[in-house]
Amino acid sequence: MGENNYAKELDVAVRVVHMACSLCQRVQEGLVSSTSNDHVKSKDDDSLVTVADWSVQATVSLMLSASFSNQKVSIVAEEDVQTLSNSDSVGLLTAVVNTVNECLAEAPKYGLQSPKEALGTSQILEAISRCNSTGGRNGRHWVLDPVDGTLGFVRGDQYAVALALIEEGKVVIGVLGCPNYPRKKEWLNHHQSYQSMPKMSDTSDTWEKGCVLYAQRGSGEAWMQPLIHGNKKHTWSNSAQRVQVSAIDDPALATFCEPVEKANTNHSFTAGVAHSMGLNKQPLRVHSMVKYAAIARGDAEIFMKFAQSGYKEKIWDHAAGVIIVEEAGGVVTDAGGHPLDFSGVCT
Ligand SMILES: Nc1ncnc2c1ncn2[C@@H]1O[C@H](COP(=O)(O)OS(=O)(=O)O)[C@@H](OP(=O)(O)O)[C@H]1O
Ligand SMILES: [Mg+2]
Ligand SMILES: [Mg+2]
Ligand SMILES: [Mg+2]
Repeated sequence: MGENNYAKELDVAVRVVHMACSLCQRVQEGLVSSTSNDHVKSKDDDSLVTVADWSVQATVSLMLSASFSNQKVSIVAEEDVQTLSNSDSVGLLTAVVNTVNECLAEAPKYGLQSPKEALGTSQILEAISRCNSTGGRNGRHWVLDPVDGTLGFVRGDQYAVALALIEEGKVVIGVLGCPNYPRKKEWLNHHQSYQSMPKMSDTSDTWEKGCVLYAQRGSGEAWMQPLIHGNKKHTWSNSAQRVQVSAIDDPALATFCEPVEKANTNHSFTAGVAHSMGLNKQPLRVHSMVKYAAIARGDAEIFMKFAQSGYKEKIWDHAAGVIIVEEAGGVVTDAGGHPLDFSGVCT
């Protein structure tokens, strides 16, 4: 990853996101094949949260604290422990504790250290709750969306793990894990379970799905690695390839991405914008920040999201994707054409 100011941060973040992707894959396989939905809960805003969201948040929090123990690690992340601490959530909490310990035990496979012994419930709850930083324009803050596109995740569809680092209000590194990103971009539009897709064989060096993208501010480069699939024989190796945005500049040949759910954007408005720009391909509707990955890889040309008025976008839903797209050669703005602002205080 070369000599730079954030070399260690980027290296650790990429490894941790690989671990998180493996965790998510295991939980998603369990969810999709299970008939009960004990491991999925609704939050106050009716959005979903699962064992994977809390487990990834705990794992990332623990691994960042262990890797940067000489610094005070500030993390802004989506989940809190409220639901998990309810008396009727004992089964859920046990599942989180087991999932986190199982994932931490795999750290050496990714070149990181496991804790000496399995962690207890209170340590894991503490790791989740200390990700309650409010960010802001001063200092260094990690920004985490443990599972972005939780709806896609529970549907067996696309989701992402998104980790970024903000320094003095600017995103300086971004890492995006996309465990179900298919080898063929056409499969992004395939609405069946990605669990039923062909898997990479142990000996093959071609891969069918799953990647981690990453970039560092100012490098002018964005990179993609295949996921390290769950086999003991595989060890960490840097097999990154560079990604760049599409070279297509003819609107008639361009594809735009947007959220799947009507509640998260305005599909008729984007259809109008697309028409007025001369776009005539069907939109690519995909859950999560995988849309940013699709743009960075050049699999689609445009991403539009217009949330309902009153909805406040969260920095963790964009930080990692924005820097990866920008370093891959793309441009990201708000509806007014201004760069997104990551320096606000999260309330
Ligand atoms: N009302 C509303 N409007 C806009 N955005 C919202 C809204 N509600 C939620 N969210 C956030 O959207 C994140 C998912 O965005 P997606 O683009 O993946 O949406 S979709 O699933 O494809 O419809 C989703 O991220 P996760 O919670 O991490 O899944 C939310 O943070
Ligand atoms: Mg999100
Ligand atoms: Mg999320
Ligand atoms: Mg959520």
